[in-house]
Amino acid sequence: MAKASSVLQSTLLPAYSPLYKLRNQSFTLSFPPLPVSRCRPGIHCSVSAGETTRRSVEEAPDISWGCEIDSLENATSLQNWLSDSGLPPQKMSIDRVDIGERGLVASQNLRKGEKLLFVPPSLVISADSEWTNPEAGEVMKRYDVPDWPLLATYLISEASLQKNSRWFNYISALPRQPYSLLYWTRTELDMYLEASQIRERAIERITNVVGTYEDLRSRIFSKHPHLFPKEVFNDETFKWSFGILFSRLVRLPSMDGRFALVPWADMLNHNCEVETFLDYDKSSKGVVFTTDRPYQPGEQVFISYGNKSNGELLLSYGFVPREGTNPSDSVELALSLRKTDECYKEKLDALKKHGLSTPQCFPVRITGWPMELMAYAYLVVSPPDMRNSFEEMAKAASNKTSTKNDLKYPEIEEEALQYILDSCETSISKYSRFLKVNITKIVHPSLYVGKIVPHLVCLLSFLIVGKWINGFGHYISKTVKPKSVSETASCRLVHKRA
Ligand SMILES: C[S@@+](CC[C@H](N)C(=O)[O-])C[C@H]1O[C@@H](n2cnc3c(N)ncnc32)[C@H](O)[C@@H]1O
Repeated sequence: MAKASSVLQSTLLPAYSPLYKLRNQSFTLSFPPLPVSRCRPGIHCSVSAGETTRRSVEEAPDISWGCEIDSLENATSLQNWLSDSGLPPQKMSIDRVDIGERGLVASQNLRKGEKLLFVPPSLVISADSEWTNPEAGEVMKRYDVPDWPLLATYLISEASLQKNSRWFNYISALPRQPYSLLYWTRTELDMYLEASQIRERAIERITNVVGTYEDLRSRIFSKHPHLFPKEVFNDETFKWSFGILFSRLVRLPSMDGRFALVPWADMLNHNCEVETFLDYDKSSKGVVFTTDRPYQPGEQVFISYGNKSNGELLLSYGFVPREGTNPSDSVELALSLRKTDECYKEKLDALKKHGLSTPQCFPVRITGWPMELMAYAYLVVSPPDMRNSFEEMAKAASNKTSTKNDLKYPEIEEEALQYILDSCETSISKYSRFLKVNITKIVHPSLYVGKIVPHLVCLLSFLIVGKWINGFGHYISKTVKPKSVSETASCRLVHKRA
């Protein structure tokens, strides 16, 4: 297995870009987000508000495969089928767990550095897997459909064939509704992700999934309706299959970077402190991971889905780690030149020269911020008599200088820190609804008015941003996810009863 640092790519979040060109077709799947009012009738636009959501619930057939994730339904059959199909005896079993609802738990003592799993390639689903309906597979290959949409279609095709598919036991144990932002309505996204950059990315992702389905439908499915009937291949089933891919697909560096669904391995949940990743092990000819700590019988075993921020985890996996447990948590903080600055033009020119602009986003982690951000802040607050340093500051802000760690302007340091603090507050103030109470507690003026000691400002900024990310994440995972899912479920129930 490759070293952890070199297999970050194998984590459970492959970059899905729907802007693909089918080699023989030369078309792109770039769909700008549709505002609610422009959603065309007849096309289910998942990002639209209440009415559309209701329509989709009424029109879309329920997914008739998979299981409820909070039960162990179908897990035993999955385990039995996997052992009958060549999975060697395991030192873990599927169980109910505190983190992730269902997961793999050690059934005996596990040492640090032990290789586990050994899922053979015959039990791995990839773009090369055989289709139970070979005719459908041939059509998809003829159109040269890229891996992600191909796998999404494959999954639906196999799922719809129920017991006739060799993957029946695997698919039966998949969640009927994966936790995913794909299932959030536009209203929920607007309300709960009001000021988060994740909102835009979620809308873009939902739009791309809808667009990908629409494209496959118009170019392939509509021409072969006997192979891809609308009752089976529709926006609802694609939402499901993309939800499964986003939350379970892995990239295996030692298998030429192949994307794969790895039954059994995909029952492992994520822990931000764990540093071990899935990969193909050439010597044992199976997908493995190496424990980075010992486990006792009954303990849940984790892998890492990558060093991702809470927002990224929410976007792909529909969960947010417990408050304060993710050292990789970060947000993008936007900094801007002041329009009233008499040196605005000079500063902008200096920024442009180094490929930067205004506003410019920088990542802020709960553990600190990059020197580039500080350099940008220096530039913003520097007075006209420091114009000789503009160039140096802009260069340092662009990460193009080797001396940026020594960049220090003591005479404007306090002002720069205050500016960063103000920018944090501006960002936070966009969360008008949920965090007011917390924010007021943290940035209460009496804490810093009068004496602005730089390190206090610094600390406050970290606190604010940390609280912002974590407080929000906690809110989302505790409130939104269950609510969102149960609301959809109850909508369906009401519909069924009606
Ligand atoms: C690869 S699957 C892991 C197995 C999954 N728990 C199951 O029962 O099918 C990824 C999904 O597990 C859940 N999950 C994984 N790690 C988690 C964590 N640290 N906290 C909460 N949920 C987690 C999320 O629902 C995520 O979409």
